[in-house]
Amino acid sequence: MPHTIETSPMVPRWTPSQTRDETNTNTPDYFPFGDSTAVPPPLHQRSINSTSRHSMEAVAITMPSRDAYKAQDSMRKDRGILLTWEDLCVSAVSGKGGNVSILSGLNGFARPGEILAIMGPSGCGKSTLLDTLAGRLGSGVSQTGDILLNGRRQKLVFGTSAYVTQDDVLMTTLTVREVVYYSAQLQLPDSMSLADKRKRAEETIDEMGLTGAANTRIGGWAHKGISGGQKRRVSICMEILTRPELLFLDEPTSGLDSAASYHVMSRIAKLARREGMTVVAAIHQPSSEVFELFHGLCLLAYGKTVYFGAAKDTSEFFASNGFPCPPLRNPSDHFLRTINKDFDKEENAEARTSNATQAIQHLVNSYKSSSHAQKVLQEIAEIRQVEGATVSKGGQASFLTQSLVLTRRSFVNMYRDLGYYWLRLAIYIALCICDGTIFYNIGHSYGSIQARGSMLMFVASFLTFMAIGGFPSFVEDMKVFQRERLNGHYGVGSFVISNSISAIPYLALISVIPGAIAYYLTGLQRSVDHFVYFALLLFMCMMLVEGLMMIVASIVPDFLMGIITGAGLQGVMMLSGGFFRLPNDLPKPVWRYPMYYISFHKYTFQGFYKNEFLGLTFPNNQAGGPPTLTGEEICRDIWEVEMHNKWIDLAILFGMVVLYRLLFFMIVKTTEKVKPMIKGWKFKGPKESTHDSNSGSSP
Ligand SMILES: Nc1ncnc2c1ncn2[C@@H]1O[C@H](COP(=O)(O)OP(=O)(O)OP(=O)(O)O)[C@@H](O)[C@H]1O
Repeated sequence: MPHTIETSPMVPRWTPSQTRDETNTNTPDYFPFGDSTAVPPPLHQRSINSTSRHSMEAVAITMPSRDAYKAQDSMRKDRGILLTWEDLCVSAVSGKGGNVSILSGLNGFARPGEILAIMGPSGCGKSTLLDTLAGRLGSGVSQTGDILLNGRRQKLVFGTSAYVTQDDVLMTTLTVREVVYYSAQLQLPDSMSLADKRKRAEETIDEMGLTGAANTRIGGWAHKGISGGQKRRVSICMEILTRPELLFLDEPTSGLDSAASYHVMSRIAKLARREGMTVVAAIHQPSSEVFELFHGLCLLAYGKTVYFGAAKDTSEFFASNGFPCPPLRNPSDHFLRTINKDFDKEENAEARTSNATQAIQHLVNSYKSSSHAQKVLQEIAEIRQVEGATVSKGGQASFLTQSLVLTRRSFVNMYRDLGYYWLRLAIYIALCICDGTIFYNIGHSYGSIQARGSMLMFVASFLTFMAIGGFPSFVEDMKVFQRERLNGHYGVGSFVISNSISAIPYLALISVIPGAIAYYLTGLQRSVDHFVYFALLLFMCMMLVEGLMMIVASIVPDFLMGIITGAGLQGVMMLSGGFFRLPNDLPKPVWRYPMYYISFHKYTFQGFYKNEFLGLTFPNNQAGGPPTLTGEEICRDIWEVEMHNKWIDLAILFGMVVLYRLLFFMIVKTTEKVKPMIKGWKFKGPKESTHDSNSGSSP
């Protein structure tokens, strides 16, 4: 290749290039963002204007022919993703109905094997840019402009991109090793052996310096586990397991000390180079060592580009615009300080404010007319011209594997999380002892008819109502699910199946042990088949309430609001279930039709009554009536239940269990599909962004 490189006579004050990575000593300096072991530089980066004041004049390179460029580019096509964005604008709806601009007219690109850092003062739009590029913008925000992958308008699919969010949403009950290993099993394809998946997980744990903490639980509010910085690294571990071609990192070093920050970023840089990964990282305050690892820098101030180009040339850009970095100051600190106007008023009254504002204005204008900005546009045009490979879906574990792994993970989590079932089991036992002793040995007198009804009503309503106790733990599960789902680790179907199956043993335990205490202390029908029906009905109701709470959680993700909503819904169902007001007395509109039939308590009451009363006879104390009352008469005339087979009630409840879970599935799926449509409809701009949202979601 006809590249010749000449060292610039201009020595920048801060020259990070040679120390970019320990494995990178042979990296030629011509590459705009530093090194490139695999990717050849595009044409414009070699057509350097020697009169430029900025760093690109530091090298003089012989231009290869366009054919050579195309040949190099075809090599590049097979290796990773070239991400470009052009004239990218993002705005949000303001309180008064207008639009507030968050990002305006951004251009840029990120290349395989490199790290592009997005920096700027807090609130400048780093996360928004990252979200936009990853196709994850939330509702209430609109975007315009072009985002291309390998010069094409195409969708990000599973296995091609991963996103490490600012928050570390992890399963608190699992150890670091378990979290990463389960994640490896969920994400890596079935064609990879379990041993290889374990090896990949161990390697990744090691890469992130977590070997020492591998057997420590993540921990949450109840148990102190690993530190915040270690959680950060676990989050990164999970997303780099598949070696995605495109990696988005939001504040990857927050919570890490400077040494850990350096090690984490250098491992990511190494991985990026080795695997041809394109890394885009929003970062707050990198140390000078970490800054040296960046190839490109996108410096934002209040939604505008202050600088986009090689990270190592930033100092020179600032210096040439009258803002040289003082000696002994970390350059990134200097850049951020120069363009932060948030605290100026407090710091130095009026004069300083106008200085910072002017500095930003000056730098933004200077950048716009600089060769850096021209080069970015040129680069984008080149990439557009030579359309690269289409992004294809990476291999992924099958639906069955995912369901099995998730079931195992969920089962372990439920076992270790005291609040999920164990606390409930204890409370249920206590309640059933209370229930059983209050109604102890109820007998077969006339008065026992009402007492039986009340006891069964308590079991059917309050014990099932208590199933909302596991809601906070479920909301935590949902957060993990939402994060993993957004990253396309698995589908909604696997989550629903795994959550349902893993809950069965615990709910069975809760139905049988406390149920037996209440049942036998009260002295209900002694035969085993009657008790089995009783326990099955209780179990089905708990499954049903859990399903109901899943639906609530998908709509109201806050656990306090969710508990209130769930309790309210159950209260309405209880009221219309036919006990507090007998079915024939229920007002016909709404309460009898349809609420009575929607309320699962109807079927529970009916099943319990038929199971208990049928086959028994009671003396009749009522004057003028027959001397005895049969169970059938009691069910039909006193409780006004429908006299079909009791197993039909159980079957209807089972159908409702399935229906509720299907509803949850459909709500999540519909939300995923409808949200972007509503967004598109709400913000019909002149030139909508062409990048697909919902990037990571698997089909
Ligand atoms: N959905 C939204 N509605 C209204 N304003 C929003 C929305 N999303 C972001 N913003 C605003 O856009 C600006 C940029 O937010 P963003 O989170 O991207 O900043 P950031 O640079 O990542 O900040 P930090 O470094 O503190 O995380 C902020 O002022 C924020 O309030």
